Amino acid sequence: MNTHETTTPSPTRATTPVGATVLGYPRQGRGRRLKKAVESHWKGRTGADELLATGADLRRERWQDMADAGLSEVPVGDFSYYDHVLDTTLLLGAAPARFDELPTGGSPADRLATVFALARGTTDQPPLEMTKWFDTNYHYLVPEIGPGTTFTLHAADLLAQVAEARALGLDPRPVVVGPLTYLSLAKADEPGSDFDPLTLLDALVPVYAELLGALAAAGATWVQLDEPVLVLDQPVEVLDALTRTYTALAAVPTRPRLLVASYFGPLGEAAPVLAALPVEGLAVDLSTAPGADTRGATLTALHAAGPDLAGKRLLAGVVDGRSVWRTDLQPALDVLAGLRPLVGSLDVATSCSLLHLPLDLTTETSIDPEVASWLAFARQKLDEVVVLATGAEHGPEAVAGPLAEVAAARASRQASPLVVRPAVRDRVTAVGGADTRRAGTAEGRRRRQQERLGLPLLPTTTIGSFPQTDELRRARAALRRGELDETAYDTAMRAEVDRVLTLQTELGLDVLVHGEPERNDMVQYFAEQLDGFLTTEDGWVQSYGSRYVRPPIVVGDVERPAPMTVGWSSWAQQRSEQPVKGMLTGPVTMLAWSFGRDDLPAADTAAQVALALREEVLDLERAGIAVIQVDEPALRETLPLRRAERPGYLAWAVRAFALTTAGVGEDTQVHTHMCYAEFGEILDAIIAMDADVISLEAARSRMEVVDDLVRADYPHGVGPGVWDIHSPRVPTVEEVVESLELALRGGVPAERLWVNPDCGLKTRGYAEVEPSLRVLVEAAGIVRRRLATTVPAGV
Ligand SMILES: CN1c2c(nc(N)[nH]c2=O)NC[C@@H]1CNc1ccc(C(=O)N[C@@H](CCC(=O)N[C@@H](CCC(=O)N[C@@H](CCC(=O)O)C(=O)O)C(=O)O)C(=O)O)cc1
Ligand SMILES: N[C@@H](CCS)C(=O)O
Ligand SMILES: [Zn+2]
Repeated sequence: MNTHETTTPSPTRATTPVGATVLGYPRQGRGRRLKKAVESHWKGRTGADELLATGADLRRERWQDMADAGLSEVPVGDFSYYDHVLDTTLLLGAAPARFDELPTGGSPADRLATVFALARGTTDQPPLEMTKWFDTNYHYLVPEIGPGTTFTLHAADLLAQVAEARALGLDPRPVVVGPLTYLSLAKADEPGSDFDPLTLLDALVPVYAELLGALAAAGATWVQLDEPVLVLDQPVEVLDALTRTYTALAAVPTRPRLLVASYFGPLGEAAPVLAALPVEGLAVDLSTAPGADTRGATLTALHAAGPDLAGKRLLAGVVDGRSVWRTDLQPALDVLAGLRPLVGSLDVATSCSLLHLPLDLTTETSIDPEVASWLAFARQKLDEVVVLATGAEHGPEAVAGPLAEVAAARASRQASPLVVRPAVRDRVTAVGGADTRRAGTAEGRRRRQQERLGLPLLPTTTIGSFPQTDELRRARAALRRGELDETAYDTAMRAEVDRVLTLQTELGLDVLVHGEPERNDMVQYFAEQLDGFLTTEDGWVQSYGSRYVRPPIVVGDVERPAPMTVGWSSWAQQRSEQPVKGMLTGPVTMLAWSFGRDDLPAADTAAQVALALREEVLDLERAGIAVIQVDEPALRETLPLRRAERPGYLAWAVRAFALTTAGVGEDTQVHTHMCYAEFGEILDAIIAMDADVISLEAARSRMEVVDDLVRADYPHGVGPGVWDIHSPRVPTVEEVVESLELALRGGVPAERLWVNPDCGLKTRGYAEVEPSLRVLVEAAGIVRRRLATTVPAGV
């Protein structure tokens, strides 16, 4: 029983109002309308005004969803054409000086062009760096801040959206990234500088103060300042800075009421500081996780805050904004009943923005109705917060219907044969230490593999995918609609593999890939073939900019009914004299980019997926594939936000990778790939994964990762990305040569340096891919020739 249920009710209990709200909502609209409008604009097919009109329409539609569900106060400003952190950079007039010539004033169309220039780069300027948003699969554009950065308010677009919502009769609650979070997520504008953007906090606060005045004048009664950095481990100086900042903002004479929103985890040491801020409202994450008491710690802190909370508005995030599972209503009602006496007003809320969920379950036509009854997407979560608010305000009798429905759904799930597969559980239990230990030493394996593969110094390769052309996607869509049969589809994909192999041979690449044309997505493709995963037709979630994914849902225990990639890989290998890499998505990434179970710890699902993939790896090896890449881009991304939880996570994540790959012989070369920077903290884990070669993102962060690897004595091959594939820009030969020489000078031995892009090429077009790969091959040749004159032969 939850101890907080026993709290003595205060005299205000019966009258404390209970509302319902969400911290944010998906942007894309039904049928991913935003993506299509943005990409059409980029292709020059539609003008800015048309895109702006679509944006306005989409904002109306999302507010309408909220109004239909019974919400009257709506978030405003969480909509974005590309990324809300980028929008905040422009709101604060903090675009890097290298973009100074771009307009921040002018017309909305001018400002839209500025947004896209910063996001995608221009012919002379690279774009802002992109990185993951906390531990989600959403990516934001990193603010670049330096000692010379000045802040000025540019709130026209936000104010216009406030007016839009008011014109619809809604109560707008502007949502803005808070000053502490904004600067904490920024990086120094000079590479290598140790400037800490947070030192500019006091210079930034007056701009937020001005913004508050402008929002009040525009009729906003509340403003939500998002401070998710509060759920990270924070030193006392940062918590002091929080108090200083919000004390200053609270002193603004005419302003909306301030709601400080924390999310993505329990508050820990920030809880009493947040509760004591002189603001009118707080939002806290009260979601739960299997095998961890994430809710309890925050509840205890809220109860301990006592008088600090009295009179405040509390948004209690009992509806998990990142989980697709239907909320268990009764425990949530119990929590709400315990909180109600503590506060001035209570809102049932989502734990975070619903940006990370698919929009609407009702558009799914092929999910079994029984399974659908277990699930809730963003639109359904709106109903959940409203039901819970009714139950919290009027008692469980008032929501007897939904309570009974949820209880029935939970019972059906517990009894379903889809959920627990005893044979899978037995296989996981039988795993022993030897199953996760690779034979041989790093150096011994390198020699055996080199004898088998005969590669030149600085071998060139790519990360796996080649452009997913409209033609390929159209063919897959036609297959889905039944307009193309399996044989014709297969023939089209094989022709594409042939084209990609021929191109790579012509370009002179050393280790080839088949190009992944048959894959809709690197996670979904495998999820569609594994038992235990459920995939959606329309469950799109924004990953970055105009790119979306459909995260699969882990419904039950996972197993592999049949080989998944062996046919494609062995066919491609037969078509080439050169090694063609087998290409799999690793267990941690499969899990990180899916919606996990709420009834089994992630470590257990990871072990199940690893066993399924191990069978695939061994089948590939038996089919003669000499190089097998197991991508783990999400391994860094899912690192727990709190330091104390990291060792436990890294232990099961590394074990899952090792379980997947360690069964192969010494002369089979295992590659892994991670396309994010900031590896410092997980270097030991990367070493422990014991892959023979790792390719990493490095281009936008100017090869910083190389220093980390060298310092850690990384014993394996390394391919630091020398071409930033997130931008359409073609690198120059000089740049790539310089990057490679930087890696060599940094201490990567020449015989262990690989030449590759940052990530797969699926999002790029051939217009950029061909010249860029040509540049890579040419640059590798130049550096090889230079090495030949300085390195003794036979190394
Ligand atoms: C490496 N990354 C990935 C992440 N997460 C993943 N799950 N997968 C990843 O690859 N996280 C971190 C990064 C993020 N990067 C990307 C990069 C690219 C995309 C992307 O291109 N997404 C595509 C959708 C891909 C897909 O599922 N394609 C399907 C469906 C195609 C489609 O749109 N069909 C249309 C109809 C088309 C027609 O009729 O002609 C439709 O269904 O409406 C396929 O190829 O079959 C995107 O479009 O955004 C994402 C993350
Ligand atoms: N093999 C995948 C990895 C992306 S992270 C690709 O090339 O797209
Ligand atoms: Zn990648």
